[in-house]
Amino acid sequence: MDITELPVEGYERVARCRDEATGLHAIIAVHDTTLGPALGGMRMLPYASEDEALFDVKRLSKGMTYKSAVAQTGLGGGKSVIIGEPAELKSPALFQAMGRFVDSFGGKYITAEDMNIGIADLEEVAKSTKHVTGLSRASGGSGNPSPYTARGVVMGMRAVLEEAFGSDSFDGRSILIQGVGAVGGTMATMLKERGARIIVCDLNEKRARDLATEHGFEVVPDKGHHALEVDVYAPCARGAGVNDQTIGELRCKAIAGCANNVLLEERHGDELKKMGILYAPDYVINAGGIINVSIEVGPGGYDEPKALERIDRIYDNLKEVFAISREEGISTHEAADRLAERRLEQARAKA
Ligand SMILES: NC(=O)c1ccc[n+]([C@@H]2O[C@H](COP(=O)([O-])OP(=O)(O)OC[C@H]3O[C@@H](n4cnc5c(N)ncnc54)[C@H](O)[C@@H]3O)[C@@H](O)[C@H]2O)c1
Repeated sequence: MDITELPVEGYERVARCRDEATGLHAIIAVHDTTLGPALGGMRMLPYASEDEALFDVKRLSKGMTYKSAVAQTGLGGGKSVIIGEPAELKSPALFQAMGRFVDSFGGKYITAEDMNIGIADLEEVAKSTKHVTGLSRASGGSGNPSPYTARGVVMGMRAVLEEAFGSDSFDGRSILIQGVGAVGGTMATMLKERGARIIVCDLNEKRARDLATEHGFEVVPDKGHHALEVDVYAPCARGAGVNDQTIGELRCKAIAGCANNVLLEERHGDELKKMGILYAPDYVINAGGIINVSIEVGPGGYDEPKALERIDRIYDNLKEVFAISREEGISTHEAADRLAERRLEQARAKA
């Protein structure tokens, strides 16, 4: 196994691993550990080049620093990428080698599931390092993060309703959920129970229709869904839903969902502010999963009631973001970054 340092300004440690025996070609980026060990998922993709993989892992690890800083998980930011086609390259030996690479960070990087990585892969990683989270409950992990992410978004939506409508009551509020998968589907039933009017759409039309029939939701076609007049639009499928093509057609008062990278570009967040649409920054409102995992690595190990209490603080984090946005006249996504940077500066000043 050949591990090479790739010095990158502004990052604590970035390294590449090549292992001829298993075909492993991976990069781990630790962006910042001011607030604690760097936790972030491992993804596997057939990147066109190492440069492309490096760009992705840098961007994602920095994102984790900000996400954890706002969520107050006591963790820093990191991420890892394995370069290659999952169907061709995956093997137990490859993931065991990846575990040795993770272990070479001596606990400064803690890994978890991400794109194209499943629990079975992580179980192999765990054979060579203890710095793995998100394993099944049976293996001492915190299990599937989706229900916790859903709960966090619902809690965050309370702050959104207060800011946009002056009351956190869901009663009669129309909420459009795009993507009723693991997170969006759970959110839909939770919000309905709280009295909201739920409208759903999904690329998988049958799934949307079946859920709607079962729970009394309304269904709309996925195509053009963003132009529906609703109180809250909750993107819970893919990212980049707010872009040049959709933004002028939005008829919602607020955007708050679990999808990552909702804004195609930062300027779309500024545009939303000008349009009077309140945006709950994605990494603030969808932090339930990382908060849940942070309890797993914290003192005493996983404790669900403690995790739920921490997840519910997403409400307070969003209130803080909205206050900064109002007081400083900046968009909410910029306010979230400012909140993260302040928390990092405060921790550095104390150190
Ligand atoms: N699972 C988590 O804990 C978690 C945490 C943070 C962020 N997220 C993000 O939330 C989003 C949803 O995650 P999930 O775990 O529910 O995924 P999922 O795969 O279970 O569900 C996604 C749903 O969206 C639908 N979909 C996919 N592409 C679509 C499109 N272009 N148009 C309409 N519908 C589409 C799918 O059919 C599916 O029903 C993702 O962006 C994910 O990165 C998830």
